[in-house]
Amino acid sequence: MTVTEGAPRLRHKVTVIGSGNWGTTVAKLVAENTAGHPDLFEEDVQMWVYEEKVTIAPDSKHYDPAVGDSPQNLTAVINKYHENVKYLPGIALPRNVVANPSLVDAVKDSSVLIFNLPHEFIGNICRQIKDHILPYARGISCIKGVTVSEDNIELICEYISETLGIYCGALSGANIASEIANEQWCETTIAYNTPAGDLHNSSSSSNGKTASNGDGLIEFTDSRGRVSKTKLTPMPATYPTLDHDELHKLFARPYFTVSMVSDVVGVSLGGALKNIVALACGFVEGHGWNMTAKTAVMRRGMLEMIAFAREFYPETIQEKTFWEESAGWGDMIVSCTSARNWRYSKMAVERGVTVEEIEKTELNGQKLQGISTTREVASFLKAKGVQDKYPLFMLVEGILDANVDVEDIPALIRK
Ligand SMILES: NC(=O)c1ccc[n+]([C@@H]2O[C@H](COP(=O)([O-])OP(=O)(O)OC[C@H]3O[C@@H](n4cnc5c(N)ncnc54)[C@H](O)[C@@H]3O)[C@@H](O)[C@H]2O)c1
Ligand SMILES: O=P(O)(O)OC[C@H](O)CO
Repeated sequence: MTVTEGAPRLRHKVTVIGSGNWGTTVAKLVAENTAGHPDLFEEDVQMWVYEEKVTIAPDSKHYDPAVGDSPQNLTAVINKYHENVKYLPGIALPRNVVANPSLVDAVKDSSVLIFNLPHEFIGNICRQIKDHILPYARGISCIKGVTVSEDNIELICEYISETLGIYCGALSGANIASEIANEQWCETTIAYNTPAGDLHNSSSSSNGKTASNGDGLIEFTDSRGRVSKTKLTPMPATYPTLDHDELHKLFARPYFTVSMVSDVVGVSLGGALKNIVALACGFVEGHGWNMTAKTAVMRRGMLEMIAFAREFYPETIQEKTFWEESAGWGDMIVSCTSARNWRYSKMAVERGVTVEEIEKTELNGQKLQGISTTREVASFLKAKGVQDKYPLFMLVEGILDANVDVEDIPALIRK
């Protein structure tokens, strides 16, 4: 076979960083697709696992009398039985999902990095991989959260981009991991603005907002509409172009409908802020109020999300994302009626304990992103002196800190 000069000779290697409930589900669906697109992707998908010990119960089909109840490494168990027995039990994983306890080894030579772990851990992860990734790797963040330092707020994909010097898009939607793992149909949204230097067969990017600055690196417009301080190494032409079509092939499944957009802010903020609203819905339902109260909370929550996006990302927010995409209203509805933040904040009020206590005792290692997101957003709003404009977000912080009673929500919101 003659290889045409400049034609792709390599395929994208994909790593999923994280292996919780959603991390493992995304590794499963992506691995199904890498196997189906050998022209674009290497078949094996690395899944980095935060190593921990697990014990297999005697009534499990994976119980091995020779091992008994001795604790085993989760990674070894996943690779032996092709199942994440702790975070996604009962779901068969494709054999091309390779669990790897070494973060540095898992990201080595990967051109596509899928970040999928609770947002609290992203700083530590980025520090560890910074000097070990390909300079032209590209990221997709499936993480729902934000990072706040004093009066500065960053979307997780912004943080990843700045810390690692790579471009990073975002995936978010009305997505309950266990349902998708069972291949029940749902939708999601991916926001990605392909850097111009990555488009080998085209002279402009999908958003026309990147340019070479003469030193081989490319500038790009960040989520706030500014020329980013981060300069990107372009993806070499030896790889297949990584644009909307290829990302769609990597993530879409017959049971997972993917909409590709360019609004990174709308997709990221929708996924992060709705978790605050989901806690509020759990609180009012735990208190004994029903769908009408929850609807009031959701409506006000959506208005505060839009106000937040307008106030802090005025240049780039495309509000239609909140109304038209799964990452907006869709995610709000599912999060306030059947997801973990809603379910366990309701349980906390019913039992008269804190949500943190419920997270420790009931979630078997899974995390409620709403707790830290509420605290981070509230501290950011106070630092900016605009907390009065966001009464619902602030009330949720008050309830988490036991300074506010759920009973008082209507009066405090009116005030
Ligand atoms: N589960 C869902 O249905 C769902 C759906 C959509 C989006 N999300 C989002 O996906 C992201 C990941 O959530 P998840 O559901 O996969 O996680 P999870 O809550 O199920 O699991 C927690 C994970 O954190 C890991 N962990 C614990 N300590 C750690 C440490 N010190 N450093 C690194 N990792 C550590 C655990 O090993 C585990 O993999 C979150 O932002 C969440 O909001 C979740
Ligand atoms: O289970 P939660 O509350 O973390 O929410 C899961 C997803 O974000 C719902 O779309």
